[in-house]
Amino acid sequence: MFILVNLKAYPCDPIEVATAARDVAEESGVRIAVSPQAADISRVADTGVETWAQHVDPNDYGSHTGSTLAEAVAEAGAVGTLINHSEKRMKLADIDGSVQAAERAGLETCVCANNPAQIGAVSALGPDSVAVEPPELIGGDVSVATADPGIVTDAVDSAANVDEDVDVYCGAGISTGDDVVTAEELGASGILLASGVAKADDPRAALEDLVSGL
Ligand SMILES: O=C[C@H](O)COP(=O)(O)O
Repeated sequence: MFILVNLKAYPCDPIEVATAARDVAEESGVRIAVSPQAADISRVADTGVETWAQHVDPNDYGSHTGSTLAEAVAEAGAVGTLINHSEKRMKLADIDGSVQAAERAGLETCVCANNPAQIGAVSALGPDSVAVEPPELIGGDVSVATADPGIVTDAVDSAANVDEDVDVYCGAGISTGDDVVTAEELGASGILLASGVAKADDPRAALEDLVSGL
């Protein structure tokens, strides 16, 4: 299982989370990555943790003020990027452009989607992975894997029907090791989570719990 920790714009200490994630990954052997604010990518990557961007724009180099250039986040130390989060929604054509921009820059890609139908659509764009996240469960304390297990299994089927090489992750409300194990049993090969770590009093303990059943 891959555990991808999205720090969103939470007021946590990205270096505290990054060092904890690096250590827990080394101790457990579980792949864990941290996705900080773009401005924090460089110093998070310097900790040695696998670092992802939260977003890249579809554009190439050029006159694109305010854009997040895929090459720039890769140069800063990111090795992957989220695309089309529920909190950063994009048009399908722009998702396609961002996947291509990320691939051009050598970034691994995870395209988020709200439901299995959207998972099928974005899987056709050729990302490395997709993540299904029901928006109404994001930031809550009920895991998608227990609240709506069918959405995870349907997302796995939907992606496989389009491209069997696309990994399927799930997210929303995941905060415990039991949630991770349940998601794995439903066919997910990774977890996308945020508040369970970014808002935890002890991020290291939260991460240790997340990998405890793997
Ligand atoms: O990117 C992460 C997801 O939106 C899940 O967030 P959450 O773990 O706070 O529910």
